[in-house]
Amino acid sequence: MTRFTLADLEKRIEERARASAEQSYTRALIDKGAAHCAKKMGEEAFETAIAAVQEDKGRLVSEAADLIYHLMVLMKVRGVTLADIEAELDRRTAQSGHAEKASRPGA
Ligand SMILES: N=c1c2ncn([C@@H]3O[C@H](COP(=O)(O)OP(=O)(O)OP(=O)(O)O)[C@@H](O)[C@H]3O)c2ncn1[C@@H]1O[C@H](COP(=O)(O)O)[C@@H](O)[C@H]1O
Repeated sequence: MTRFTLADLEKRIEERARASAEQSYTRALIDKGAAHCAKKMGEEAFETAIAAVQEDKGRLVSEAADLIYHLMVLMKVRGVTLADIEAELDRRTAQSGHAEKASRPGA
């Protein structure tokens, strides 16, 4: 069985963005604009946080999947790709999170 990856999800969002809003939830979300997509993403982030503190692993997996999907739709609306995020994460591997925070202006 081949593994479904975030790159596959990005492609799927790209394809479904070309469908009609009646056929595709992705397209319907995109049509509502960045502010609506950001609100949905924020709601899913909150639901993910609740699932995490409830210590319900199955629920956390489900909510995290909703969150990642909605984040990736928001990224598409704003023209940000998975490659952009990967490049930023790659850049950060040069130092630890503590060192990065200490290097911020005013830290
Ligand atoms: N991963 C997802 C995914 N995760 C969550 N959702 C949808 O996100 C919605 C969020 O549900 P909520 O209860 O929070 O929101 P709601 O009240 O139903 O929606 P609103 O009216 O508030 O917008 C549900 O309709 C879920 O089905 C997703 N919809 C699509 N995908 C992926 O996108 C692909 C294309 O989907 P379509 O664009 O619908 O063809 C799918 O095959 C999946 O791979």
